[in-house]
Amino acid sequence: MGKDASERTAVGWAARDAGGRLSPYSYTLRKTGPEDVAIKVLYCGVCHTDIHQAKNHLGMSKHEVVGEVEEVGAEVTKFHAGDVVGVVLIVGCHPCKSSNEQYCSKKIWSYNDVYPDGKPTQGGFSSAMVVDQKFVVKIPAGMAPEQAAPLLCAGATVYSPLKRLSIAAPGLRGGILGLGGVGHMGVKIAKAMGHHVTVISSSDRKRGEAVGHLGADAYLVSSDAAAMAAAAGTLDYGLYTVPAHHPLEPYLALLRLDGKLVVMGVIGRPLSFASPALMLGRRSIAGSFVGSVEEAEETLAFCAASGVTSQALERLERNDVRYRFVVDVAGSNLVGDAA
Ligand SMILES: NC(=O)C1=CN([C@@H]2O[C@H](COP(=O)(O)OP(=O)(O)OC[C@H]3O[C@@H](n4cnc5c(N)ncnc54)[C@H](OP(=O)(O)O)[C@@H]3O)[C@@H](O)[C@H]2O)C=CC1
Ligand SMILES: O=C/C=C/c1ccc(O)c(O)c1
Repeated sequence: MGKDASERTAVGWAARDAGGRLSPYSYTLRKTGPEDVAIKVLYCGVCHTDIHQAKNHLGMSKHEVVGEVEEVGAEVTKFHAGDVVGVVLIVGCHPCKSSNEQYCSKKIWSYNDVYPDGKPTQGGFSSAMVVDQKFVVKIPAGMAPEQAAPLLCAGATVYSPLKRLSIAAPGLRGGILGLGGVGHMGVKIAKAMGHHVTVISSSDRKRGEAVGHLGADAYLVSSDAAAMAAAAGTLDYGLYTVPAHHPLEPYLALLRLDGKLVVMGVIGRPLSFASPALMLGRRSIAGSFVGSVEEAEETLAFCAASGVTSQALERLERNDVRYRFVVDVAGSNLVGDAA
């Protein structure tokens, strides 16, 4: 039987075993339904979560996708062929009407999940995607698409808790624990909100970059007990972006009365702290998970208005990536028949 006119083939990169090695993989996309947007993927950011996924750390690959609209369904009004758009992590939620779709029990992940029609979701390391219009965001005019990809995940991941947990007001003092892809966006966005920002890193290697380049106000090495003690009780919040287990007491001790530690790293074993570290400062530990579509749009608008960019592009050009790899999908040889 011949292929339906609206049925497209995509080529993606897939990890087929827990070794995490990626190899090309061809598959058929679902047909572009009335509410769908068919996207030719241009760029896809690489997050530490992709390592967790590819190596099966969590037993369960990728989002942070920017592409060009190739076709829209009959009921799509917000997007047109040629628009540059982004896709965040969640690509469906039935019949949820909330704007917190990332927390909905019926959410559909952009990878390793299944649409209601039984088709699998295959992520964004791919030549093309078909996504419901509700889960597609417009990239602001003038923003380079390769810059936008990390803002959709790493950017929204820090923007969302700062706003939702009431730690966005100018003048606050914040700590960024772990200076990787998410952490570097934390420094830039918190600085753009007018915060005093301290980077707490596992080594001294990134000091020059953090303070000189990203604009952090202070830099602590977490193993330097004297410097950590001198900074005790100074922070309104800390964003824990470390993908590994560290005891939390040294970080909790940095917080002021009512300070908040927001856990964002994906760590597959229990985190630990002794309760006085929390109680004695009326501190709290919260979790936060990516950003909703609405928050991703807000993050893009905030970054465009305040001149915040991600750090991938300029480093990619120097062949020396820190802090976000962005795969030039359209420029690679991943070619499906979506064009
Ligand atoms: N909650 C959410 O919604 C999201 C969660 N994540 C998760 O956040 C975590 C960070 O992601 P991302 O920023 O992409 O990761 P990166 O690998 O880019 O950065 C992590 C940073 O953590 C620090 N670190 C400290 N100890 C370790 C260790 N043992 N191994 C590795 N890094 C260490 C390092 O910074 P330094 O050198 O400064 O110590 C490192 O650069 C991951 O677990 C990811 O899955 C990602 C996106 C969204
Ligand atoms: O169990 C958890 C998975 C978390 C997760 C966090 C961030 C992200 O980008 C993911 O794709 C998964």
